[in-house]
Order: sequence, then C-alpha cells, then structure tokens
Amino acid sequence: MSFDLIVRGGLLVTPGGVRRADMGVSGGEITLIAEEITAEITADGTELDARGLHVFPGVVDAHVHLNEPGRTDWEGFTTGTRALAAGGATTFLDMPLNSSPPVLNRERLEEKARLGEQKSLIDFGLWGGLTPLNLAELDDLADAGVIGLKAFMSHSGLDEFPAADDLTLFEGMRSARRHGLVVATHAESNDFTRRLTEVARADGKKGVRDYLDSRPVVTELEAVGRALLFARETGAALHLVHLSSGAAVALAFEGRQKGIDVTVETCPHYLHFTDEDVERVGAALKCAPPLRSKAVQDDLWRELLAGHVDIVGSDHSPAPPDMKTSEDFFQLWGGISGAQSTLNVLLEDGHHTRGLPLEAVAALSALNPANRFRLLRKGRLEVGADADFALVRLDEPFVLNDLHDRWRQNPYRGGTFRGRVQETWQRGRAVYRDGQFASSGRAQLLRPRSKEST
Ligand SMILES: NC(=O)NC(NC(N)=O)C(=O)[O-]
Ligand SMILES: [Zn+2]
Ligand SMILES: [Zn+2]
Repeated sequence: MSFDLIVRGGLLVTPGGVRRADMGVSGGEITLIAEEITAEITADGTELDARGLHVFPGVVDAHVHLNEPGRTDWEGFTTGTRALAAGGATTFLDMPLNSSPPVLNRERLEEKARLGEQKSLIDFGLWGGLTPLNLAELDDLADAGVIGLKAFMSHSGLDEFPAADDLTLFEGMRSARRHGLVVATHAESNDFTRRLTEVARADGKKGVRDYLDSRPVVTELEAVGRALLFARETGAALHLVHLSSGAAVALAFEGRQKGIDVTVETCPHYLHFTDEDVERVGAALKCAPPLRSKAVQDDLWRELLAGHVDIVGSDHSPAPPDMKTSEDFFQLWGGISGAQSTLNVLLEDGHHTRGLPLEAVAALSALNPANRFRLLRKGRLEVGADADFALVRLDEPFVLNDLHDRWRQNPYRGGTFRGRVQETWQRGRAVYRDGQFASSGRAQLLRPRSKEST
C-alpha cells in the first residue's frame, strides 16, 4: 500500500479512544491507522510529523451564518471559512439567513451552493428555511439537498425570515419527516419575548440588563416544550439549536427518554461567558437567547458533562460595527463571532478545567453533528472516512489574537486558552498551515446521505 500522506506519531482522538498511531491517507481518505506505518509514501506525497500533538477530527460546525450572498459585508465564505479552518473546522452547515434573500427555495439554495463551492475553503452543507412563506417549497428544498430545515419560533431579527407559527412548524415537521430531514428550531417563545420586549420598551428601558431580563429562561423552556410536543406528534427529527440553559437541556433529555427523536446543541458562548460578561463587554456578547447567570451556566455544564448535549456549534453571526453600536441595547444586532474558537473553549473550559474527556470533545464538535446530519465520511478518524483533521497543541496556554473572521469585534479576542490549532487538513490537503491558508475552489457541497444508502 502506498500513501499520499502519512501523519506520524500523533495522539489520535478516535471514536474508540485516544491512541498514539500513524495515519495513512490515500486519495483524500484515511486508509490505514496503525502503530507504525512502514510503507512508502508516493513520490509527491507528504510526511507530517505530529509527535507531541493531538490529532482531532476536523470540527463539523453545524451552526454558522456566513450571510453570502446579500450580506457578505457582514460575513462571507472567504473570511468566515478562514476563521473556521484556523479553528480546526473542516465542515460547516450554513444557516438559511442572514444571506439575502434567505434560502427559502431551490433557486436560492443552488445560488448559495455555487458561491460556496467557489469561495469556501472547506466542505459545507446548507440549511433551508422553514417559514410561513415557503411551505410549498419544502419538497423542492429537500430534493435540492438541504441538510435540514431551520425555523425560528421567535422573531429572527429579519422580517424577510418570519417566525414559524404553530401550524407552520407542525406542517414543516410533517414534511421533514416524509423527506427524512431534521428540523432545527430557534426555541424562544414569540409571544413571551415580544410582550416582555414591548413592556420594557414602553418603560423606556434600554440597558444590557433590561435586554437580558426580556428573555428569561422560561421563554426558552416554553418553546422547547412545544417543539418537543410537535416532534412527538409528527414523528419528526428535531434539533434544538443554541440551548442556553441546563433546564432546557434536561427537558429535551426527558423527551428523548420518552422516545422523541431530538438532539441538543449549545454554543461555546453559553459555556464560556455569563450575563456579567455581557454587562462588562457589551455588544460583542449580545445574542438570543442571551447569556445566562453563573448558576444557569453551571447547570448547563452539568448537563453537558452528563452526556445530555449532543453538539456544540458556534452560531457564528457577525454584523458590521454600525449594527453593533447603539445606546439602546435592544437595537443592536444579536449575534456572536465565534467561528474560530469552538475547540479552544471545549478544550480549555471543558477538558482542562472540568475533566471532559478528549473523545467527548471530538464527539461534541465533530462526530455527533456528522452523524446527526448523515455526513458519514466526516467527523471521525477512522479508516474509510475523509482525511479531515486538526493538529492541536493541547497543553500550552496561548493568547487568541490571530482571528480571521470579518470584523474586529470578537469577544474571544485576547482570551487565554489551551488547545491551539496548529494545522487543519481537509481530504488529505492542508487548508491552514503555518498561519497560511490554501486557495479556495475545492470545497464540496455535502448532502445528507439518504436513509436507503446507509
Ligand atoms: N439571524 C441570526 O443570525 N440570528 C442568530 N442570532 C443570535 N443567536 O443572537 C440566531 O441564531 O438566532
Ligand atoms: Zn437562533
Ligand atoms: Zn444562529
């Protein structure tokens, strides 16, 4: 056997555990994992010395907003995927908003796919929207290869992507079930958050704390409960994005124990920052649902360490500085820039601080999202999988300053972490190495593998 690439002597974080081994790659695929590979590499092949480094499966970020076309100035494929690659990601799933017009039909999906294949550095899948405007388009979206359908249960921040009312969500789930697609929900109660916002605004409230108080945990719990009910009644696969509270994760876990097909995502910002950080830092940490108290964060970590969280996705959603500047905290764009730092947060706050095993870090960031969205060549260091991996220096602290996303405003800037990503490889080819990026043009659009073929 000969190889195009041999990764030598790294500590491989495989689904079965961490092991020191060589990894051989041919044609972009992992073809051998062995204690020592003695075979030759091809004449133009590469040997990579990974001694002293951990080899993680490339991050599969299930939740990013790269906003191209239409709002590329907020964040686009070029800068967004550089940030992702520098953070060890080799796959991302892009949300149907805030690109404009949003991905609500086949044409928009195909347009975004074309742009992504030209400009993205790494492989990607595309979410389609589920709104009251496009129920008639869902069959087409499924056929065109969406990775899943995304619905907002509260206002999305953009009128062009309206919230799904109960009937829309219910009908959307029925359709998704027929197509074998996952429905993702932004779970905050529309009635509840809208009324609390109105009341606060009527009282002239504008502060950080006023905003945080307008979206309490109960508004998340109400929406999670309703989404679970609809999933149970329709038999659809439900993915709860960006849960912010341990209580919401626990509610989802109860649902799963009762047989509902539900997975749970949380985000690095809920694990790393609290409400006090929002008060200190301001706009860079505005998001919905908002950051929570230390006590709620502790609950969230408890649930995660108990294995009740499936996926950690970045929800990277930047906006230009003028949308992140206002005296009125309600007026600011909600969205946090975090595409580059998911592994850093999981390794620093999870592994080093709380003893989260490295296999769990790899499962939350790569294997579980790959499995949930049926990307079975992704997310695992295993023979037969794509050679998508990141070389990580696990123990040495570093200051995160070299950020590659679109705007300067990034709440992780200047933070100290352990778990620096040294290099990122996709299908056997370096996409990020020595601080440099490969050229784009090789990224592939990924479609969920159909049930029949698995
Ligand atoms: N339109 C957005 O980018 N919204 C995102 N914004 C947040 N989370 O604050 C989201 O995922 O809801
Ligand atoms: Zn959301
Ligand atoms: Zn989002």
